[in-house]
Amino acid sequence: MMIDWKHMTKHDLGKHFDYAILPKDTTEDVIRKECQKAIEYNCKAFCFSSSYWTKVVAEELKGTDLLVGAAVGFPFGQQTSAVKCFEAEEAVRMGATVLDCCMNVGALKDKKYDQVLQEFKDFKKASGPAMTKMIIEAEMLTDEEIATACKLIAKADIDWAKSSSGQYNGMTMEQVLVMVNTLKDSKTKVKVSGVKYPRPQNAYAFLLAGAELIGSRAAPEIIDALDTMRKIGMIPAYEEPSESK
Ligand SMILES: O=C[C@H](O)COP(=O)(O)O
Repeated sequence: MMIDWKHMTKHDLGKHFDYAILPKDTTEDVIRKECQKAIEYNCKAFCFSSSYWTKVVAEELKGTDLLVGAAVGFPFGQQTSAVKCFEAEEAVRMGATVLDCCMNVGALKDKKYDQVLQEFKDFKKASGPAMTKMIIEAEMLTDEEIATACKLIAKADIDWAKSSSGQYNGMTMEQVLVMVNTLKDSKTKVKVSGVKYPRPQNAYAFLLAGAELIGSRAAPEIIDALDTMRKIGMIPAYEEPSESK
């Protein structure tokens, strides 16, 4: 669905962003501080790299509508399905409300489609009530492989197909368009992550292209920049609703 920029406040815009803090050397103080920033910017989720942080993030986000976003099989996706499912189940038990799982890229490239689909279905089941996302690492795939991965994700009823883990080169606009076009008639939506510089302009272009969610370590800065771009007329400004008489 295209974003209605003219009727969306800066606060609403936050809900098109997941704030992701993924570095290996992240400490509890950082996680707690950045959770507060995600709340301030009204992001959709605060995403972190492993289930280890789930309880801390759930505690910080308590009482808000932000999702607690644990990654699964991050970032390589080459764990066995059983390991990924256990990681998903444990994260949900600890309070995760959205799970971003890494696809086994090699298995898809080996055309083991039944195996890949089964893993998607198992992950969906293991996630229980949590929202689900599957990271395909689009930059490593051909357009045909991107389309195949997206179709399998939709078939497994996973909520979001996500372009990247943010650990590699980042996907192109053409690759995002393959995802959007493949999924245009399905319930599965497109999340773009791993947005490279200039991040605000690139994030804006991906949202225009049909992605509904951007995941980034720079979500607050991007939201601020998009708001500035609106203020100076580079993108449509928010129009106050006219008062009904
Ligand atoms: O899940 C991945 C993150 O959203 C990637 O964000 P990043 O490229 O800004 O680290």
